[in-house]
Amino acid sequence: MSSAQLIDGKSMAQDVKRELASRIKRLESEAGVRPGLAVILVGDDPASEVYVRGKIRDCRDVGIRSEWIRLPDSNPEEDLLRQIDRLNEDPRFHGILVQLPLPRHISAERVIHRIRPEKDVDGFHPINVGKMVIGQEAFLPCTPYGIMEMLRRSGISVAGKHAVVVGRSNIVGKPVSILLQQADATVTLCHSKTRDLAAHTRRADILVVAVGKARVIGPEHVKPGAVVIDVGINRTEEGRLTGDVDFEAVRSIASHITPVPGGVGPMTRAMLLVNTVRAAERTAGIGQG
Ligand SMILES: Nc1nc(=O)c2c([nH]1)NC[C@@H]1CN(c3ccc(C(=O)N[C@@H](CCC(=O)O)C(=O)O)cc3)C=[N+]21
Ligand SMILES: [Mg+2]
Repeated sequence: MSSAQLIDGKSMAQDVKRELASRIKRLESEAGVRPGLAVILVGDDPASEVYVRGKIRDCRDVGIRSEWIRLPDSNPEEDLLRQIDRLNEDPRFHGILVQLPLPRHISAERVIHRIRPEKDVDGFHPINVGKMVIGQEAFLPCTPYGIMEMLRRSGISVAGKHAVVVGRSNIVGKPVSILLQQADATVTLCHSKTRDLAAHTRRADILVVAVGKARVIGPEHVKPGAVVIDVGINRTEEGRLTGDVDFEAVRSIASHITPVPGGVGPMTRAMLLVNTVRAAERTAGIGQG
């Protein structure tokens, strides 16, 4: 039986990091600027802790200054907003990331609004979302940006293809559907109320799945030769990570497929570094935009 080509996000992320090294050197030599990222974690959720530790390690690997600001779970929203105000004014930090989810007493919306759009390396601020939608230069959200970069680096053309996105979250499904459309795909956006999901997904040349539920996509959902991008990160009962796609069954049908782990996740992290370096370049007047 034939088997899909793996889209290796881990090795692509290493390539992205290598490419950033020269941009970081240029920032230093031409502008005396070292890019900086501040990461705020509220509370002690173990999964968030692991993610933030990974982001800090990524920064160290490529030479980005980073600061990890830990706040207790009970931290008042007003205090978090003041920390953001301080970082907005601190020229050492070109990017600010507030790890989500936040404790229930804190409004993610107010927090995201408070970050200066020029430092919003997550691409979550409405200014950046709006610019993205109308095709202006903006910070792109890291997962959708990473997906587009994985397609490009795999030599997969998007123009004229039928792309089907499953899931309509503000951080993945909605923005990736817009980026695919801007790359000249014909886009169908499916979600929890979609009737006959398989009838839609079976028409996809490029299928992006961002639902957050293991095995929502099986072989019956996939057209032979399709490109399958799995954004899901789910934990099995045995504690293994698994995506939203039944990987073993789908890999014999698809032409390309992303693994979990080692697919979209590492590229999401890499694009955060790209956005941070871009933010620093902008303040230094280097590069396009
Ligand atoms: N403000 C904010 N921005 C985010 O971008 C953000 C966030 N909050 N909250 C949580 C989600 C989740 N997220 C991941 C990124 C990389 C991996 C990743 O690298 N995953 C590895 C596996 C990691 C592991 O072993 O747990 C992989 O798929 O190979 C996972 C999850 C970013 N998020
Ligand atoms: Mg949904």
